[in-house]
Amino acid sequence: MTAKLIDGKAFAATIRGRVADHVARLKEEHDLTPGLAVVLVGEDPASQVYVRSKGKQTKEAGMASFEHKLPVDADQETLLKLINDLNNDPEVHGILVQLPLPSHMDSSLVINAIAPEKDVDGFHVINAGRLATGQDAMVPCTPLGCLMMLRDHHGDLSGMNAVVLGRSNIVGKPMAQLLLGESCTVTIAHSRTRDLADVVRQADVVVAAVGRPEMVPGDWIKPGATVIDVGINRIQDGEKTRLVGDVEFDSCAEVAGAITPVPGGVGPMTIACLLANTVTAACRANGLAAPEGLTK
Ligand SMILES: NC(=O)C1=CN([C@@H]2O[C@H](COP(=O)(O)OP(=O)(O)OC[C@H]3O[C@@H](n4cnc5c(N)ncnc54)[C@H](OP(=O)(O)O)[C@@H]3O)[C@@H](O)[C@H]2O)C=CC1
Ligand SMILES: Nc1nc(=O)c2c([nH]1)NC[C@@H]1CN(c3ccc(C(=O)N[C@@H](CCC(=O)O)C(=O)O)cc3)C=[N+]21
Repeated sequence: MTAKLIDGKAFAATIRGRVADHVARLKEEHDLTPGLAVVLVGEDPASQVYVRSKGKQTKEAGMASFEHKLPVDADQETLLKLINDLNNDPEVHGILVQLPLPSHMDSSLVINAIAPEKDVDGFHVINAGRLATGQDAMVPCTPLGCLMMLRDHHGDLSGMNAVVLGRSNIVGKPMAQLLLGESCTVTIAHSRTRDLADVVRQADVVVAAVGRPEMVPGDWIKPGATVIDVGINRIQDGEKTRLVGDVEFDSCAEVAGAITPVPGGVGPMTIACLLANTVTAACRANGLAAPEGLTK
């Protein structure tokens, strides 16, 4: 392997440390404990793992964690009522509704019921619009984590060619907005993109968020490019299963200048950014300055 490994797990630990320091200061100086409410509908095993991990890391950072579980057949009104209660609860500064929701629910209606200032996922249409127009927004955690790693590795990103693979509202689109905000020349590729390999070969920075195991081979990567792998795909490996990203790690690491692993890359950064966004929301709710270095 020739590429530098970007260690998201270690970076995330330093961010959580900064979050914990800031939380301690908020308690001491303002008697304020940031609180995060996570809502899980149904019993999807992967979602349960993430929700547990979010709750644990929230508490480890000294914040209050509130978990709400609804049965898979809960009606949407019940969920909307819960969100309304959380919107009005002064101890709750951040609200996350775990996605995907069961198919009988309308995700965008549910997400847009969250008070925008408590929308620590940054999925509310107000936050998406604020990000797109360059105003202070809650920035989606996964793209924010990717940006932090890119900035840490490169410093200034301006003028670089960035290719984002995937155009979802939760990863691809906000990632492209952030890179545009850094003055990259941004291309968003998706399932209808023609000559995808040639598009990716132009990129100094590739962010892969397609949800297809090991889709990007090394010969699509420009030598020296930085590869950020957002994909989390569980595949069968003999008797066991294992996690792989959207890029073929070994072949890409032979060509890239730097690459994130899966696991241990974007995933841990996502949760660290969720904690950071919760602190930011708590500060803003109390008229305090948001912590330096933890927001965009
Ligand atoms: N690490 C983390 O914290 C997180 C990881 N993830 C992971 O990131 C991945 C993407 O997630 P998400 O954005 O929610 O996924 P979506 O399924 O919502 O979007 C996938 C995107 O990839 C595009 N796509 C699919 N197939 C191809 C293809 N063959 N060629 C080019 N583009 C393609 C789709 O194009 P089209 O729009 O044309 O259909 C779509 O825009 C998943 O593996 C997910 O598990 C997601 C969130 C957080
Ligand atoms: N409202 C909402 N917000 C989200 O941010 C959200 C969501 N819904 N639904 C699901 C996706 C996925 N996601 C991940 C977070 C952390 C890891 C993570 O920490 N992964 C570890 C491995 C974990 C494991 O071993 O399974 C790693 O990559 O090292 C992965 C995926 C957040 N998501």
